[in-house]
Amino acid sequence: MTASVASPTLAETLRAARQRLAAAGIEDAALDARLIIEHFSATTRADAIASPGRVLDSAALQQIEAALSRRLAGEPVHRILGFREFYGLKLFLSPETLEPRADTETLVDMVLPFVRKVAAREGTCRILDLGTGTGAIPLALLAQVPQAMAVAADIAPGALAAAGRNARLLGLSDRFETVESDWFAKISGRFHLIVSNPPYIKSTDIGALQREVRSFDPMLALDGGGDGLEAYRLISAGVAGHLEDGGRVAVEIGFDQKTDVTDIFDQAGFELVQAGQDLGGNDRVLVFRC
Ligand SMILES: C[S@@+](CC[C@H](N)C(=O)[O-])C[C@H]1O[C@@H](n2cnc3c(N)ncnc32)[C@H](O)[C@@H]1O
Repeated sequence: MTASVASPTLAETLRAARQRLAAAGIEDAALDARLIIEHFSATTRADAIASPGRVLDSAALQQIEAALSRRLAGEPVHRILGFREFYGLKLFLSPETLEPRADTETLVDMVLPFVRKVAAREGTCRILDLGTGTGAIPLALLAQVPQAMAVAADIAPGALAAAGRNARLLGLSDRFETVESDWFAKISGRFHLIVSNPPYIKSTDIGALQREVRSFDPMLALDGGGDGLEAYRLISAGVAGHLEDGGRVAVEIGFDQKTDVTDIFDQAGFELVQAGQDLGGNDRVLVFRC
């Protein structure tokens, strides 16, 4: 007679997953294991504490196993889940979107007071985001400032589809428009605020990026050309024709690009008014005015 094998409990599944990911050298093994198991077993952190003996059904276990295999093969955890949190918003990803980074929340923090001030004064604040990806930056701003509206541009149609879907799911689509555009090529009108987190990695540095970035974030979102600064030249050249008087331009930059990007905007007639650092203390955001 064969003994029946008991299904593993939530606590056992968490422990085994954490051990497998850690043994494979995955840096955030405990967090990734928890995110995968909570998502595919529809449990919460509170369940793991209050009901560690809860038995997981076989469908959930199969999905967890498939997700762990993908993680062990190097796929980032949020690509496997299909979404990521940004500024408190749940944003769905697609193969054509960058996974939004916590560093980019610095840009939102820095421009939010300006957006609030313009919205209070004018009754609205028109925002243009160049290279919107998931729509992370403008959706975070619209969620905070109910009078603001945004045009979100990207050259990648799949990114725009994801951004539009995120706007709908967040109930923000009536103030959010997507435009397929090579930077300013298809943009009309003037904006109080123009933001961009463009691709800024030097082409020759792409091969040295972490495998999780290099293989899973789209190349269009990463490759900033020979010196990493190509997008800033193109964006700075087009800004003047689309900025309201007294408007601001805010860009995310690579940690060592503050001087170069400031010079590029300076040559286009813009003055640096604010520089911000990310959570790691690196120069990350520059804000300019005309
Ligand atoms: C670094 S990602 C930023 C995505 C998003 N804004 C964020 O912060 O998570 C850069 C984005 O620029 C877009 N992009 C690249 N080249 C472009 C171009 N010529 N015109 C418009 N968008 C472009 C990419 O498709 C990508 O979505």
